[in-house]
Amino acid sequence: MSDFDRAAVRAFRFVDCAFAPESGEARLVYAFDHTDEFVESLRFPGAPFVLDGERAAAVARALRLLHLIAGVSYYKAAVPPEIVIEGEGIGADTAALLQSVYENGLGEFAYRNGLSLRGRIPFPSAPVGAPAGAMPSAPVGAPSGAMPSVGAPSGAMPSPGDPEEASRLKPLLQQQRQPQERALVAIGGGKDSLVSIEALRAAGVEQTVAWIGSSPLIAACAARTGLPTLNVQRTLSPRLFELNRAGALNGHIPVTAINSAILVLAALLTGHDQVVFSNERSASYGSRIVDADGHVTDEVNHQWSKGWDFERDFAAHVRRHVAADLRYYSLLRPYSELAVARQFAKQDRYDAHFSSCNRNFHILGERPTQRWCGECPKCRFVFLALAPFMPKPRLMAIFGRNLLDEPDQAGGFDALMEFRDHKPFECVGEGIEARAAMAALAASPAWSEDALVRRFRDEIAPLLEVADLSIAPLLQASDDHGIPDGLWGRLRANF
Ligand SMILES: CC(=O)N[C@H]1[C@@H](OP(=O)(O)OP(=O)(O)OC[C@H]2O[C@@H](n3ccc(=O)[nH]c3=O)[C@H](O)[C@@H]2O)O[C@H](CO)[C@@H](O)[C@@H]1O[C@H](C)C(=O)N[C@@H](C)C(=O)N[C@@H](CCC(=O)O)C(=O)O
Ligand SMILES: Nc1ncnc2c1ncn2[C@@H]1O[C@H](COP(=O)(O)OP(=O)(O)OP(=O)(O)O)[C@@H](O)[C@H]1O
Repeated sequence: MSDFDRAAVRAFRFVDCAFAPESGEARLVYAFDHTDEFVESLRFPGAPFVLDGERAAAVARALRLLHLIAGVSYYKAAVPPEIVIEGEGIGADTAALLQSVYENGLGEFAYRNGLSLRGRIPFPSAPVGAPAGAMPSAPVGAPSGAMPSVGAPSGAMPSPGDPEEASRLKPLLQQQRQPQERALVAIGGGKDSLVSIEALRAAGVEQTVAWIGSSPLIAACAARTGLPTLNVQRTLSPRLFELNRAGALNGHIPVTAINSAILVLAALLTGHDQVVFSNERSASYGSRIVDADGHVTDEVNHQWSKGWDFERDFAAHVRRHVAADLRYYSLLRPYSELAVARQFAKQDRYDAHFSSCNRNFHILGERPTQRWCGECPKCRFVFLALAPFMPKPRLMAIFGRNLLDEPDQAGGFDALMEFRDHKPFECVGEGIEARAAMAALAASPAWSEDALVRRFRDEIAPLLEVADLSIAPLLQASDDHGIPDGLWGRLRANF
C-alpha cells in the first residue's frame, strides 16, 4: 500500500543551484509542486577555488547542466505531467539533450514500471533572449546570501541553449595553463577504467583519477594506480529515500550521465582539459525484448548513458554550451567488452583490488564482504569475458570459484548468450560476445569439461551458426569514437 500519491503531483520544478568556491560545495534544489523539496549536495575537493570571469562563467554553465541532468533521480519518483524550470529558461539545444537523457536514460525504468515516456517528458525551452537574470543562487529555504554563488553578474551568463553562444565561448582552458594534455579520468573500480588508465599512462598523458561517492573499493583501486586522485562526495536528498519507502516510483536512472556532468564541473574547477570515461562499444546495445512469437517488440538499454549516442551528444553540448575546449570522450568506445577483457588480462597489477560486481556500489545498505558475489550477471559476464584471455588458475584466484562449473548458473549464462532469454538489464556485453567466448572455451582443454561449457558444446552450439562464434572479428576496433586524433594513434599501437 503506497502512502505517496504520485498522481497528485502536477509539476517537477528545477528550483535552484549554487556553488560555493570557498568550500567547494554545490547544492542542487528541486521540488514537486511547491511542497516537496529535494536538496542534493556535492563537495569538490581542492577548495577554496579562485574563479576568474571566464572560468566562473564556465563553472556556472557546467553547474546548470549538472542541475538539469541530476534532476532525473527525483523526477522519476512521480513523473508528473509538467516540468518547470525556474529562473532563466533553457534553449532548444539543451531541451533536446535533456529530453533524450530522460527518455532514453529512464528506458529500463519505464519498461519495468509499465510506463510510456516516449515524447511525454516535456522540457520547456525558452526563446532566445527570454528574461535573464536568474543566475544560480542560494537555494530555496536558505537565508539569502548564505551560499555565495559563482558567476558573472546577473544576466551576463549565456543561456545554455542560446544558439549564438558557441561563437561567444572562448577557448578557456588552454589560456590558463600549459598546453599539455591533462585528463580527468573516471574510475569505477572495475576493469574498464583500469584499462583506460593504463593505456593513458602508456601514451604519456598526464592524468588524475576521479570518482564520485564513498566506495572503499574504488578508493583502493585509485590508490593502486599511484596517480593523483580526486574524490567528489555526493549526497542524494534524503527526501528521495523517504518517498521511495512511501511507495514512490523507483528504478534505474542514467547514472553515467550524472557522473559525466559532475566530472565536467570538476574538470573546470581543477584545470583539466579532458574528461575521460571508459565506456565500451558494447554499451551502445540494449536488451531486445521479444514477444511470445519471437518478434522483437522493444529495445531497452540499461546502460544507455554509457552508449555512443549519449557520449556524442553530451560531448558536443559541453563544447558548444559549457567550455569550447573541454573534451569529453570515452577511451574504450572503439572496443568490444571482449577486446577490453583481453587488454585487462595483459597485466595483473589490479587482480587483488578490482571488482566489476555492482553489489559493491550501493549507496544504502551494508557493504558486501566479498568483492565478487559470483551470482549476478556482471560477475558471470566478466568471468566469461576474461576466461579466454587469462590462465584458469589466475581467474579462479580472482573470483575464488569457477562459475562455469556451477550447473545452477546455467540460466544466468543463457541470458548472457541471449539464448531463450533477453540480455539482462545490467552492464554486460552483447550476446554475440558471450557466445563467442563460450565457443572459445569449448575448444580449450582447460575449460571444455566444466559443466556449463560442456552443456554449451553439446546442447547450445549445435543450434547456432558456426560463423557467428568466432572471437577474432569481435576484437577489431570500430571507427565511431570521440578520441582526439593524436591520442588515438598512440592508443591503438598499445591495444
Ligand atoms: C549499486 C546499484 O547497482 N544500484 C542500483 C539499484 O539501487 P539500490 O536501491 O539497490 O541501491 P542504491 O544504489 O543504494 O540506490 C538507492 C536508491 O537511490 C536511487 N538513486 C541512486 C543513485 C542515483 O544517482 N540516483 C538515484 O535515484 C536508486 O534508484 C535507489 O532507489 O537499483 C536501482 C534501481 O534499478 C538502480 O538505479 C541503482 O543503480 C545505481 C544508480 C548505480 O549507481 N548503478 C551503477 C552500478 C550502474 O548500474 N552502472 C551502469 C551504468 C548505467 C548507466 O546508464 O549509466 C554500469 O555500470 O554500466
Ligand atoms: N563512482 C564513480 N565515479 C566516477 N566514475 C564512475 C563511477 N562508477 C563508474 N564510473 C565510470 O563510469 C563508466 C562505466 O562504469 P563501469 O562500471 O562500466 O566501468 P568500470 O567500473 O571501470 O568497469 P566494469 O565494467 O568492469 O565494472 C566508467 O568510465 C567508470 O569509470
